[in-house]
Amino acid sequence: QESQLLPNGRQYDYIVVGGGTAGIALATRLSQGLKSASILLIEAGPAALHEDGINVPGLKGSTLGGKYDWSFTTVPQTHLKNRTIFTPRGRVLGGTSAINLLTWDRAAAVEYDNWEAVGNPGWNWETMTAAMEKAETYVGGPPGSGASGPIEAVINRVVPVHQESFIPTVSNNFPIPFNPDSLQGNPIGVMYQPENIAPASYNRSYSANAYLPLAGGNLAVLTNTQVTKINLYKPPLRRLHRATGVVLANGTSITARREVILCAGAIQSPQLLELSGIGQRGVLGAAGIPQRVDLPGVGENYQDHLRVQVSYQLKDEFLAGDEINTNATFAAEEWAKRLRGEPGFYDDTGGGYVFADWKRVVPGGDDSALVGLARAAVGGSADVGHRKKLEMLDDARVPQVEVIFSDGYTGVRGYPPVGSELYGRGFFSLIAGLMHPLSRGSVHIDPANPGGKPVIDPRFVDNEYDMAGLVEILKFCRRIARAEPLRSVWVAEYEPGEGLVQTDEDWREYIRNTTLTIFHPMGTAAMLPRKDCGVVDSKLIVYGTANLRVADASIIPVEMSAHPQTAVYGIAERAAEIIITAHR
Ligand SMILES: Cc1cc2nc3c(=O)[nH]c(=O)nc-3n(C[C@H](O)[C@H](O)[C@H](O)COP(=O)(O)OP(=O)(O)OC[C@H]3O[C@@H](n4cnc5c(N)ncnc54)[C@H](O)[C@@H]3O)c2cc1C
Repeated sequence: QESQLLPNGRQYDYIVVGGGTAGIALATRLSQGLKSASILLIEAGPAALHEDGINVPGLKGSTLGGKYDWSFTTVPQTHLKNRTIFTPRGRVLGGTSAINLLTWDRAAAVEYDNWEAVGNPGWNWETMTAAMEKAETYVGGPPGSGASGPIEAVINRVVPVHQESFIPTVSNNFPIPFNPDSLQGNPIGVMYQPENIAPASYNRSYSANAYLPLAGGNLAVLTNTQVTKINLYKPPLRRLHRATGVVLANGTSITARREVILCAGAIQSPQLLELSGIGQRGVLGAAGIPQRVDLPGVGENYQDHLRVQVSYQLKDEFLAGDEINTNATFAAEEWAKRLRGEPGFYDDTGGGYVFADWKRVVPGGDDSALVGLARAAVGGSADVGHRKKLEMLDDARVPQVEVIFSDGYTGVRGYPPVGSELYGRGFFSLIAGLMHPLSRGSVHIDPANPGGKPVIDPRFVDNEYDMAGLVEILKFCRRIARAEPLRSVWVAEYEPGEGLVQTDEDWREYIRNTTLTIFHPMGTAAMLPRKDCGVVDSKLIVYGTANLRVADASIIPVEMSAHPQTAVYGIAERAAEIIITAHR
């Protein structure tokens, strides 16, 4: 595989921009399926296949904000006290699959069927589950799991003792069943989820180390190389633009004989479209970019899962993952275990999950107030995404809430500082997400610096449904923590602190001060009809072009109640099938 610069005008049949989650999977499948075609994959970041921070499951999160991260932030969020919210994205071969937190799950079947219902023939649970399973080998998974895909997934072999109380606490005290088979279209329940870890090495299994080795010699890979623009050409008397290639940051043009496929992710695929003159007139005009295709949906429809959390100080007899960061002797012993191939805290990734609809979360099961707030917020909207979200509120199969049992401290207040009384103590956190928030925002090029960091404005919590939903979620988390047997593992609520937050208004203030994202932006080059602000059609072709496609998290039309990577791999697998079929 190459990583040196190419001469100007070098030609390939297909150019895939972005060697991340989808880009590597797609380029690998194209190289396998189109043996006579030449394919170039271009990634802005370096290869880092031997990086412990990427490979070692227990070090997940350690690469955030570092050299493998684009480290974007949002603009100040009006409804969150003008806080800017950290928005990491992988800048490395493997993209965000190299830095994510390893959850391997799926949403409810109906959520994929919705993609077809909003105008995309052939995109539904049946086709997406087949594509997602093509990506996966779920070692020890229930019957029907993917058995021969490149990405290996497994339920984590390390479960800290205090975490064993999580599943019985939820299933015994709430109307939420234990569901060990949550990847088959019915995720409601409490369970361990698999994680994308290769059981033999106990390393992260991700696009760069699982797909790429399967590629043929017809795939060339350029790393440390940023694409700044797609070259477009409109033949005289033709309606559609043709993508003829890409321009690199050093000015080199590379030619694509057949297609250019954008896999630069939900933040940067729309950026590249805008840099190439595809998007809203106002956005392009402000940046001085001539418009080639008028496509108002580019960069709009930004959707993300809202995240809140509570943390508890463990009784001294329980050992938490925090110990690795505070006790060098313990860390060295655990590292030695890893080197010997033995299970230990460097494998620990948490892994307890609840997925539930509102009726299972709200005391007494009456969700009418929340549903009423949602209707009041967007009930009159003709927008297809909002309509689907309202429909899903009435569907008991669709999760509206996720709670993750996270071993160790993962809050906003910060781990107790060195020298303080609580330094060295262990914690657990309940991280919770609102699965279908109604807030939606945008990502656009910065008119002052179009090729630099984009302007991300998710408009988090801009409506009363999202706010009231987060209050319910936080109260639910506290009720879980106070129920047995979980109540018996902790001594005090560390964050927010029982004395500090008691009323709904206290919770609202806490939400304004601490809400984050679960890092799942999607929808910014949505696969929707053009009249509904779509950017790509159901063959993933950008409207107004003949041969420019987008295949990554940007195309997901309606936010789903799952961590997105399985869907993103599924999108790449389906994109490969579509392109290979079109080629023949
Ligand atoms: C911290 C974090 C934790 C997460 N945890 C989970 C989880 O546990 N489970 C889960 O399912 N999902 C998780 N996600 C989300 C999931 O990982 C992403 O949705 C998914 O990986 C996105 O894939 P993608 O192909 O759309 O984009 P990416 O994987 O981000 O790929 C885009 C690639 O394009 C490259 N690129 C961008 N612009 C250019 C350019 N101009 N030229 C060349 N290259 C370019 C980037 O460097 C990157 O490699 C998490 C995300 C984050 C940030």
